[in-house]
Amino acid sequence: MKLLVTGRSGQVAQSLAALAGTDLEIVALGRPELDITDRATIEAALAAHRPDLVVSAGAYTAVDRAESEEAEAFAANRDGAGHVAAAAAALGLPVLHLSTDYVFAGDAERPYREADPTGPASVYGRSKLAGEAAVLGANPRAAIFRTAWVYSPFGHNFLKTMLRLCAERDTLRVVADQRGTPTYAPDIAAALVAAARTALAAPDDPSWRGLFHLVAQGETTWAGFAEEIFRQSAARGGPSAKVEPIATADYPTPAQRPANSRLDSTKFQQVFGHQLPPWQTGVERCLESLAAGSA
Ligand SMILES: NC(=O)C1=CN([C@@H]2O[C@H](COP(=O)(O)OP(=O)(O)OC[C@H]3O[C@@H](n4cnc5c(N)ncnc54)[C@H](O)[C@@H]3O)[C@@H](O)[C@H]2O)C=CC1
Repeated sequence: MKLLVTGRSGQVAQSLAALAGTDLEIVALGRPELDITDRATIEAALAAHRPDLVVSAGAYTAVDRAESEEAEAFAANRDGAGHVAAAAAALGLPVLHLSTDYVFAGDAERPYREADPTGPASVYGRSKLAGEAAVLGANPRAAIFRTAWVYSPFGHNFLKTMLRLCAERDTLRVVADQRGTPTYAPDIAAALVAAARTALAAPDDPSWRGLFHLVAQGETTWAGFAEEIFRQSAARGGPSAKVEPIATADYPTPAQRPANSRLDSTKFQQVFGHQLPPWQTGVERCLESLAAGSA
């Protein structure tokens, strides 16, 4: 199976690349060779590499900066996502596209299900929601995976930020009134490979298409996530800090975040027969990977 992945240096793309093996070829491409805002570069890449399926993981992910760069966010997250899906469709290829919990308002009392009403409160969330529609409209063989709170040994993310800051301060103030599930990018990558195998085994079966939620098991807050990082880091003899829980209101950011970012992944498990591990397992594996210097 050969997968072409957009957004080469991203967390999910690098995690997919790390899974490459004898029966799994991964071609991860990024700018300038493949720019999702430039359809011709996508068509050229597909013609050159002839994949079986496209994973659309490239995106504008600077959530706060998007508030002042709306055009750029929509160019990548709506139009770029649509270009990737359409270019794949022109060759009859399925596309697996990544989306986000930020498509929801975050005021529900339970984890969100796929059919729940959306209501993004940020430019990033609106651009990603528009991207979902663009993908589904452009390619009849499309599945969209909404995930959340992604971290990995690669790139910038909350876990790496916590480890960096704890070297500078004894106590870190962390938001404790947003709930969600930290999701380890290599676990997303493994789930995407399982989904790709299902899609390619029965490309015309409608059950694998459409919207899916895909997060690790369990839930916590950002403060709870930080505490777990430091607990596990200290247990390994690594750096740690004390966490002071604060309210979102005490940490103003340009973009509004959902208070409830919890996603219900039951449908993914039912359709693809694959479940992500508990979120704490990902923390363990990420710390291990960082200690091994594999990032
Ligand atoms: N990081 C997170 O916490 C979450 C991410 N997601 C979604 O998951 C997907 C993957 O996320 P990550 O791997 O964490 O993102 P990332 O920010 O690590 O990677 C995105 C990649 O896309 C690339 N990119 C941006 N514009 C591009 C363009 N015009 N052409 C080609 N590549 C371009 C960037 O250079 C970057 O390498 C994205 O769709 C994101 O919206 C969803 C929920 C949470």
